[in-house]
Amino acid sequence: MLKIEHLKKRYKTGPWVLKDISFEVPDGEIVGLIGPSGAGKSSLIRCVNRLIDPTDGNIQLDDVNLSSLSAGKIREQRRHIGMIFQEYALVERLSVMENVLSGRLGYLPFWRSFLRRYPEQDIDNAFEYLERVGLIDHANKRADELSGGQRQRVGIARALAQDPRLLLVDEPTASLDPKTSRQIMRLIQSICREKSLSAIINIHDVPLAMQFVDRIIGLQGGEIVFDGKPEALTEDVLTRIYGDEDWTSVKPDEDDLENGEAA
Ligand SMILES: Nc1ncnc2c1ncn2[C@@H]1O[C@H](COP(=O)(O)OP(=O)(O)OP(=O)(O)O)[C@@H](O)[C@H]1O
Repeated sequence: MLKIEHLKKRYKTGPWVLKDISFEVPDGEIVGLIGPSGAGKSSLIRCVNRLIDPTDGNIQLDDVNLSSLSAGKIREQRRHIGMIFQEYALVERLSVMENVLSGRLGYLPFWRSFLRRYPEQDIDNAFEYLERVGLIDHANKRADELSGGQRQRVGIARALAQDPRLLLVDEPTASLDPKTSRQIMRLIQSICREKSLSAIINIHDVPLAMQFVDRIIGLQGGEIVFDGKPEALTEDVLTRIYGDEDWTSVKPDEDDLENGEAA
């Protein structure tokens, strides 16, 4: 369970970008974080994985208070948080397998991580994750030989290799076409279901979010202005969240609709 209480963030210069944010994410729940540009979505995610320091408030993941960790403890705790990125963040010249195994680096003693010598169990598990994301036949390919959708699958397998308690997902589909985007969201959703894993997904594409998440949190100006089921996201609510910004820019591609693809 992730519990965020009275989280506030202000960068060195400038106004409050997160103003008293509180919410809980039970195990297994997938939360879509939406809101206009500058609403504070990335700042919120970066506070949770402690890439930035919260100015005030508490962030509790199971029995660990993430907000008060010393620098030395941050690395140890961050390994429990799987990150999936918009641009995949793979090491392009390494193989698919090595990229997946890099999810284990936070668990290895220094000499093993330096030499990239992974225990056998880690390698067995990595094969299993590659199988799960449908890339077992690509294990030995270089990451830069893969398509965008395949790279994101490697990113998902790498996050799984961390054996995470929480997934933080930053714009996972922003670089992908609509059909591949749905496949990736469906994969993230089914993995979260299988593992009772909770996820917070920062996502611009509102229709896609509504299809695949359990709950939507709408941020605007650093505050939560909506927290509820996707089906409660009416036009009025979306206008409250987005103001003048367009939330309808992404529509299903016509080819898929013609082919009757079930999204
Ligand atoms: N390193 C920083 N230093 C100062 N201000 C920052 C920094 N990073 C973000 N901000 C400011 O914090 C506010 C929230 O930014 P944030 O990136 O969290 O929003 P966002 O909702 O993720 O936006 P987007 O959807 O465009 O990525 C913005 O006003 C932004 O300019």
